[in-house]
Amino acid sequence: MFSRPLLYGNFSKICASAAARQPHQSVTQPTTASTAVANNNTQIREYHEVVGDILCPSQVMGIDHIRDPRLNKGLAFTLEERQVLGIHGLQPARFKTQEEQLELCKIAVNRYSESLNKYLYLSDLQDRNERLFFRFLSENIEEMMPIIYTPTVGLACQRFGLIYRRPRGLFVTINDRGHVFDVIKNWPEPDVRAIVVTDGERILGLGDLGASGMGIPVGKLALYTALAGIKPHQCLPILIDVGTNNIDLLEDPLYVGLRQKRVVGREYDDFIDEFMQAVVKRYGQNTLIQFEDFGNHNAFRFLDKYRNTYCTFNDDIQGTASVAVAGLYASKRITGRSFAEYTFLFAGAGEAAIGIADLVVKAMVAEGVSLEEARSKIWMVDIDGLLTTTRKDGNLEGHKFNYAKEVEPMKNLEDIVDKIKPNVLIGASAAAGIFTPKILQTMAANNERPVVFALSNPTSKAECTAEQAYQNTEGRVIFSSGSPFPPVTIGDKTFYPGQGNNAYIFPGVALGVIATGTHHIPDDMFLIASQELANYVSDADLERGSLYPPLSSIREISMRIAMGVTKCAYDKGLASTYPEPQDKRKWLEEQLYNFNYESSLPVTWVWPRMPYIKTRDESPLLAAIK
Ligand SMILES: O=C([O-])CC(=O)C(=O)O
Ligand SMILES: [Mg+2]
Repeated sequence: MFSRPLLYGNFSKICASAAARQPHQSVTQPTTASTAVANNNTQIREYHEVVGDILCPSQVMGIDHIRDPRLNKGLAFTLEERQVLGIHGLQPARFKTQEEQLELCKIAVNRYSESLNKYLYLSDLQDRNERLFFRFLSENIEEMMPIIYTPTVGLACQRFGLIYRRPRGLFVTINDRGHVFDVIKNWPEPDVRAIVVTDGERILGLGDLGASGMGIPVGKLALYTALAGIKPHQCLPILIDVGTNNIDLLEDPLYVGLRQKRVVGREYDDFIDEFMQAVVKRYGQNTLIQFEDFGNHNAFRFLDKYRNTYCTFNDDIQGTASVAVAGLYASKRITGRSFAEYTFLFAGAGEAAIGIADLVVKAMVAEGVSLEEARSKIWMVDIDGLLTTTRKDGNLEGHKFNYAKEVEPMKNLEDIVDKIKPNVLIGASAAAGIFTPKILQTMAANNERPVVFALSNPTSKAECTAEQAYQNTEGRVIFSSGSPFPPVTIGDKTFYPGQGNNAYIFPGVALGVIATGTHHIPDDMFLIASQELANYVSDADLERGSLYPPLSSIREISMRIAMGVTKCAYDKGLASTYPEPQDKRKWLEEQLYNFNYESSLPVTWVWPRMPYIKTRDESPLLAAIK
């Protein structure tokens, strides 16, 4: 596939203007650099930018170069670059290194006390200097992830109409039906390999936020780059706007989405079908489509419907499952039990709960337990109480039915915990505070080391806080949560609870999938991701009270997950990039985004000897100029 096309028609014109441009000697700062440009004037020269891995003659000169966030380097442009690009004088005289700019970012973001203001500062940074934004993010994950991602991104979605400034991502509305391909064609990047899409119906645990949900695909894809080094121009956030059933939003004068109730049923399904086909038509069959924060019912249906015909996964089902199972693997090192020796109770029977349960079952089966026995270990509670085969309100959907038990119906969670005596209690209910002190105390009474995960997001929806969990279990709990919590001190011991968030998983899985051109994503890849993550948990992490490694190691974890996924893709014959690389780490590393500035200076133009065909892996042209 051709990436950004070379503008052959304009080539001679650009050459002529390049030759005509005589970089002038700076009056303020004599440099050898500008002399070098003058000395090279005899060569046929061309001005290029390397945009992602794409080489193209630059037509972006002057102020437009500074205004393009992908090209802009702010005060880090050298004198030579300023002269050659025609931006000399458009900025103050000072030259800065990227490191100095990073220092400024830190000072600037810390001036704000409200997290939403920090979010806005970072969005502005992304809009004006993309490389600096991603380097800042990737080097300050622990502090910045809670801002551009959970929990602050939830607030940003709730205030979307208020804070909306510049477009980011693509909005496809139900009014575009029949023309979705044309809308996708408007996206300016020709080389998209990953899409995160939501219809905004279940944003985190905040419910239906309609078009305001765009913050989620934007935040998830920022992590694709910051945590896994996937190039930003290959990432496309999409919001599918079919209306909202959120009355407050429909009445909110600041709401920016379609002001109508959600389109459902056949019309909705056909629209999603059209969307999937349009993506493949524009970007190819291997384009990764990550479903995010769809309503429960649709999430499962679409996963079942598309998983074998598109390159797709559902992060809330499979990504969350993978991170939770990694935490469970790590917990076994403390409790000394196997999965089959655990009794699990899930509060919530939605995407996350079912996803985790299914993956735990897969893990148990891999350990030699029968499917029936594995499922018998897992109990689940939804809004109507324990999932039982005898429940009067009947009709349990297929996914829930697997975990229904032949017992009398029960409703109250405290009674259920009393009766079932779980070793592992997992909250994925979006019901804040339902793990009451009494429930936590019961868990502690029945278990030497109770395992409690409060996974609902954002923080305001967590089933209990870290502090409540430790305090009501005499500090014996093995705890993790979906959103970050500060450390907790009980007596003379301080606990640093880990964040069981799918951000540990999806960037690495996406990198492996994109690099290998995988057609479909089997559950095995998520189990591999769980194991890679769990293997990275050190004894010191467990000792600190964390089932997960520090967020600062997430880039290394993403690489390991990507290597595992890559191996799986070749082993299962799912990859489409051949030949299979022998040194998978090196091969993956060669494809990563460069967080450091690259030269904006012209490179000697070498007319390609081979046909100008760029493979997905490497541009021969780029290799030639590197
Ligand atoms: O976004 C997050 O923090 C995790 C997630 O997918 C969700 O809660 O829906
Ligand atoms: Mg989600």
